Amino acid sequence: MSHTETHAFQTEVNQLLKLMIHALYSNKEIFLRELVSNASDALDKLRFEAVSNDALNEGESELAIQVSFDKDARTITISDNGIGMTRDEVIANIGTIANSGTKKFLENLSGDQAKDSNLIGQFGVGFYSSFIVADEVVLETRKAGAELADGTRWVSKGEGEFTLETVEKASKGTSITLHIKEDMNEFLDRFRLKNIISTYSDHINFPIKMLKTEWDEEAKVEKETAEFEQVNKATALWTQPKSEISEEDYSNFYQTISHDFNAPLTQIHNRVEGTLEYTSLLYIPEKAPFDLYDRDRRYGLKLYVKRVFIMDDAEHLMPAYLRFVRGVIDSADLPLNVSREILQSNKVVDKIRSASVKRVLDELAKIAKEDDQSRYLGFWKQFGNVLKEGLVEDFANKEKIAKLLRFATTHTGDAEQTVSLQKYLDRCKDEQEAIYYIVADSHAAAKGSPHLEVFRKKGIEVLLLSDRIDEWLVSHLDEFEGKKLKSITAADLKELAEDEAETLSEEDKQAREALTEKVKNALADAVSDVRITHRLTDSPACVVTAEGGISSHMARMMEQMGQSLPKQPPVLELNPEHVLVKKLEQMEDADKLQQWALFLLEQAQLADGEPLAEPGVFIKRMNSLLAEVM
Ligand SMILES: Nc1ncnc2c1ncn2[C@@H]1O[C@H](COP(=O)(O)OP(=O)(O)OP(=O)(O)O)[C@@H](O)[C@H]1O
Repeated sequence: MSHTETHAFQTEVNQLLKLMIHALYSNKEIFLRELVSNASDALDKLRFEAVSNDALNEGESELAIQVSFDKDARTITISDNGIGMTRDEVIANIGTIANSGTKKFLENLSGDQAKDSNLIGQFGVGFYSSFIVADEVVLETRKAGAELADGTRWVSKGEGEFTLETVEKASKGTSITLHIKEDMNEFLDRFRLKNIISTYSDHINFPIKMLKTEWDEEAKVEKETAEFEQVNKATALWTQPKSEISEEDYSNFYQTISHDFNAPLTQIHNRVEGTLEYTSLLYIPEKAPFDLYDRDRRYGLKLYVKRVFIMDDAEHLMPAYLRFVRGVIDSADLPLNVSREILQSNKVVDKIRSASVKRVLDELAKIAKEDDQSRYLGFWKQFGNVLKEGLVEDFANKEKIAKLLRFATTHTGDAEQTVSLQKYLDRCKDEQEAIYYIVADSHAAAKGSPHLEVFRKKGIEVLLLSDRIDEWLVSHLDEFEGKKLKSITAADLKELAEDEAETLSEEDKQAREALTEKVKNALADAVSDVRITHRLTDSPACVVTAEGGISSHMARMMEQMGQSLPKQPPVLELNPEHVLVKKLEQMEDADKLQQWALFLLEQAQLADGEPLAEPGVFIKRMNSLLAEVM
């Protein structure tokens, strides 16, 4: 007996639908690409599972997609004889947003349609695109191998709820009927539908069929017959010779497999013959998906063996730091029953993977060399932080990745990351000892750091690092082209001081020693040392990391991640040319000296981005010192 159950959409789904309909209005025809792509996936899955269980074919030998329409009933139907879904799968896949990343994405929506429409570009389109053209969608499905009576009908107007009913369905697979909106008449047209199919889905791996038409002499019109004909080429795109594939074909195929509605930045298509035989078609997207940093996000390539689909998201084919790469690997050397476990320790896969990584990195290097930097910088903006992970993760390709890095520096002055390490070396003096950098919590903090003063004065460029991953990045990048990377907040920067030390009189040297000794005594445990600085020109003092110690920025990051480290007092460096420090030199009163020394330490810590342990005490101290001099 069949009964109808009504379910409410999750609120997020409603939100998503509204947004999608608005954002994709000018691109409405992609609904067909998305539904055909889902149908093709379902056929792929069936073909794969039927390899070990022929009964799933239910006696049908051809796997195909049918697209038909009924002008009078105002419907378009897309059906496949693929894997189908059980009732539970329908509930889980359609009308629910299970993925936590998606939920987070939706929580971030502002409610401002124009603004949110841009965001939707980061979001996979998929089944919901049906509601751009339809005011009601009926999905009927039956899992391959299940009883005929175990079909499921899902119906929704895309407004808050859907109904579910158990129905009998003779053929396995899924059929989706769209009740077309009044203003979408253009799609109730054979020519239009056929056109969309050949534009977007020509190279789907399966035949797409439509009813044949015949000229009716009497009525003087083309009339549909009862016979189906194939309307796409159905040749897997990657198997075609490059010379026969247009940019548009590549782009449409990318959009089909990625559900991205932006075109890709580029593609890399190779056929490899010899000891190993495989084809790879890799895409670098132009825009990052919303869940690029989501740990649960699936990544990897689609794996085929001799054109039979094996699995999606074969993560072993791409390292995590290239998780944005999409595409297909079709191997002739793997068995059809290859599993994820086997992939993890398979020599063929390892070779394909390392060759694919190399191809992606080489392609990026090629784009990075273009005269017009906009393509590469666009890529860097979207994926740079992910690529940086590679420096930590992929030792073998460290040098290649280092060349692809881009940084903000004191040379350009803005926050845009545009400077390569090579460029830095090209314009630095040969005798410069190191590639200098500073890591801070934000670009503004890095740029405003007093540590930069001497570098500015000497005209030495400094990399300004402020992305979360940067501290790790520099801890894994000791040198580039033979030059060491060095933090400007590290304890020893003696190379910058030499010239000055030589010109100092004996008397001055002694006075400075006395000063540091005095301040060190006053500050006691609050510092691990007090020194005369080489780095400041305008500020009175700064804090630096004690030799061999963890930088204060790193310590703060570890703390945020719940790992607190034993507190290491900083080294305080004093600028002897600064008026406040000069006054300190002459100060006799021990108590007053201590107050001023603490005050200098606290402001140096603030400038370093270190939150003060007791801001109230700092303010009180400052006010009482101000009151004295006013
Ligand atoms: N024709 C179909 N046959 C079988 N299952 C289907 C079919 N269409 C959709 N599905 C199931 O519903 C799920 C959700 O489909 P939907 O198009 O919303 O997202 P998707 O295909 O996973 O892609 P993306 O999230 O990248 O847009 C699919 O993953 C699949 O499991």
